[in-house]
Amino acid sequence: MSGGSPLLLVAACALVDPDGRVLLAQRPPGKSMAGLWEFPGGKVEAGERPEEALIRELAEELGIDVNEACLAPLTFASHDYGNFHLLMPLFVCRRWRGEVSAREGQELAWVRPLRMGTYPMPPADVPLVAALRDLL
Ligand SMILES: Nc1nc2c([nH]c(=O)n2[C@H]2C[C@H](O)[C@@H](COP(=O)(O)OP(=O)(O)OP(=O)(O)O)O2)c(=O)[nH]1
Repeated sequence: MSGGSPLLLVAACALVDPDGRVLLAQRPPGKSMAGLWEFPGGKVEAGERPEEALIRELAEELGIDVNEACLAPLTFASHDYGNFHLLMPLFVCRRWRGEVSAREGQELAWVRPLRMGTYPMPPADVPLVAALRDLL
């Protein structure tokens, strides 16, 4: 058994609009992997379930209200970043209340999965795009 790096649990969401486009958010300057395009979401805090963390993050980052029943598990990322190992369930959501807005000043883009290749993403996310292409 290797010592390994600590496991980091992050919950992320592919918000899908009626045209089959998916919301990507650009990581802001100053954060790790700044400039890369990611799925909205964030770290699961102690005592939280992934779904709860995601609902909280979607409200904080995008100002939308998501019902847990509208979060469907799609796939997950398991990626070693060296200093931590990311385990990231990816949910799909097609229904929410409110208008998506960049509450934290981040750039947002609605992108068809076939065009995601033109949006540089964190290495953990690259394999997830295939699942979205199959779905949408
Ligand atoms: N939300 C989200 N995070 C992702 C994705 N892909 C990916 O590698 N990550 C990583 C980036 C961060 O290390 C971590 C999410 O942390 P976070 O978004 O809650 O917190 P943060 O930006 O302040 O993270 P950090 O600067 O401290 O690394 O997961 C993704 O598609 N969405």
